[in-house]
Amino acid sequence: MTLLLFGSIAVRRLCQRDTFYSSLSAPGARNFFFSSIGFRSYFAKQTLPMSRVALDDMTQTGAFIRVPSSFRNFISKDQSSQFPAESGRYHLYVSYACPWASRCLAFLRLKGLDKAISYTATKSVSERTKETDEHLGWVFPDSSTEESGANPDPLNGARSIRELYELASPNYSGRFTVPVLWDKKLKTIVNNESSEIIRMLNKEFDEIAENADLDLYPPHLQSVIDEVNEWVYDAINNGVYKCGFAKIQSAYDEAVVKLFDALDKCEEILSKQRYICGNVLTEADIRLFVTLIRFDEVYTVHFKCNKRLLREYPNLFNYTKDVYQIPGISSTVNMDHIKKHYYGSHPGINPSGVVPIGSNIDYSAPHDRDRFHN
Ligand SMILES: N[C@@H](CCC(=O)N[C@@H](CS)C(=O)NCC(=O)O)C(=O)O
Repeated sequence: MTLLLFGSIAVRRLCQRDTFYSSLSAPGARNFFFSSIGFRSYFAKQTLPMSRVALDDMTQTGAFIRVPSSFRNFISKDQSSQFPAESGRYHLYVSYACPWASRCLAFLRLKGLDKAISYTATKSVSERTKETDEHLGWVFPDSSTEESGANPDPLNGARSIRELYELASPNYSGRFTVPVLWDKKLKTIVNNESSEIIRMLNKEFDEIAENADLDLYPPHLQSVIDEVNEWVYDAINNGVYKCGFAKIQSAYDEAVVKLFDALDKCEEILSKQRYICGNVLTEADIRLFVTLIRFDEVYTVHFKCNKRLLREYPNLFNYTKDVYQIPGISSTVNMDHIKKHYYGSHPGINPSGVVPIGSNIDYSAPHDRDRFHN
């Protein structure tokens, strides 16, 4: 009896750990765990060196810390450089669910680089990337009909984003994140950091970009953009993750207060001007937009960012519609992938994987931002 009691407490403790839960992706796997064989295999999993999902990147204090990206090469307009800007040479691997990848897609569209740089989107929900370990990550479908918007890897026939990292660097031990900017010629990853990829797309391809004149990081606004990016990244883009992935109350409390203070600050700024750095669209707007568009549908519910809904902020809400309606942007927002991914790929937060019904906001509805003159 005592043994049984001890056993059940131990099992419950283990179940509270996200690293454990995230390894049990298929519903059947969770039941399997409760068999004795499953119990033994749980201990075997603990020797796996890599953490499995971003949710595992925790400090001792239960606060979420994002791990830096590792491929940091630059494509340059200088044709004698290692990675010169060329039409048809580079490929972008993305997930529509991912805000960081979506900002790269937005730049691709805004700059008119669709013909010069091809792209592929993965399936929305994380899956096992290998038979031999428990890693869960981005995978490609077997055919284009498996999930609308997702396509098989046309270049390397890879099954997962992980396979691309391993092709580029066989001893790679970091995270297998999207976006990935791939060089078809050298068969390697150029860069996997979205804040740098968007800078390359903004200027380095101007010889071939259809909208070469559009500069989303113009010299006269660079210091303002950098300053806005810094607090928007910390409190909003990454802030929602800090709320959602917090494992202790104080880490959540700190992140959620910072998040809503920053949203209040945006609301105030946007009551006086059309965009976040003035009356012209800049990189800072795209970076802010990718989080706002996911806010009411996902972050409010899934990441516990529910102090206020985005649609309760008149300026922020109309601003989100305004950016969404810029030609090209709506095609980078796939709400089906977004919802399926978040609610279905974080079993530590949403073990059932059930996707909530709302809020189905129509971002193509009229907005009031024309009241500001460009
Ligand atoms: N700093 C990176 C972050 C990219 C990132 O965290 N992507 C997430 C998806 S939203 C990812 O691929 N996560 C998979 C993992 O961590 O295993 C960037 O901005 O490009």
